[in-house]
Amino acid sequence: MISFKDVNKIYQVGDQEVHALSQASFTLEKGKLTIILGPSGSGKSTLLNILGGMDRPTNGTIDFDGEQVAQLSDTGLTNYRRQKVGFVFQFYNLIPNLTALENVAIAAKLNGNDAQSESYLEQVGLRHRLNNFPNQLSGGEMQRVSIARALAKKPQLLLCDEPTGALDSKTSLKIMALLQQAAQNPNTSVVMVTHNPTFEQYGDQVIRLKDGVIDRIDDNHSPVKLEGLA
Ligand SMILES: Nc1ncnc2c1ncn2[C@@H]1O[C@H](COP(=O)(O)OP(=O)(O)OP(=O)(O)O)[C@@H](O)[C@H]1O
Repeated sequence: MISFKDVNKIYQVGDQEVHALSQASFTLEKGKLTIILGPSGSGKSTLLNILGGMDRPTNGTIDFDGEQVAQLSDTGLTNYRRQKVGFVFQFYNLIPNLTALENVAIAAKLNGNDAQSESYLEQVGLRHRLNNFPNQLSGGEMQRVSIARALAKKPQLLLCDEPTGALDSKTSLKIMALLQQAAQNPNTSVVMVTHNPTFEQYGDQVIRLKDGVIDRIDDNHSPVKLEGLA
């Protein structure tokens, strides 16, 4: 379980303070999908960067299964990022001169389980694309590779930053289905950041951000399940 308590992020721009995140408190549970929803500039990236250990809060506490993430040294934070967090980005960030399989194997190697790279691609429906390079894949397929790459780290936290932002609506739903599938793993919390409110129905929890403040947190007891669509 990951708990944020009264987390603030203040950027100093010249003599101005920008309160990118104010008093953020919430919990992410394993085996659940959380949608973080908010318009441009509401603090989504700031929150994601802190969750992923790419940035530190100005103050507040972050408890990750008992580990105090905000107190970690630089090395501690690097290890946290490497060992616990998988990332999925809007524009996939695949290495262009490596095949789908090699892109996944590189990440899997970090955790010493590169023997399973093929099975991660199989999980995302790309058994037939192992030896294709990114430029031979569609946008949806590239996003599948990037999800396989993130899952290959066996992350306890899977962070997805606008993962459907560059995809058409039909492909987006398939990616959404894969994220729901990933959240069935009882060891993984899945977080999807989006500005698109149509996705809120698919999450177990919805956190709404507005001007750096959590406006509302809703538990969705019967999210729409996209099973079979992935
Ligand atoms: N490094 C920084 N220095 C100064 N201000 C920043 C910095 N990063 C973000 N901000 C400011 O913090 C606020 C929140 O930004 P953030 O990027 O987290 O929003 P967002 O919801 O992710 O927006 P978008 O959807 O456009 O990416 C904005 O006012 C932004 O200008």
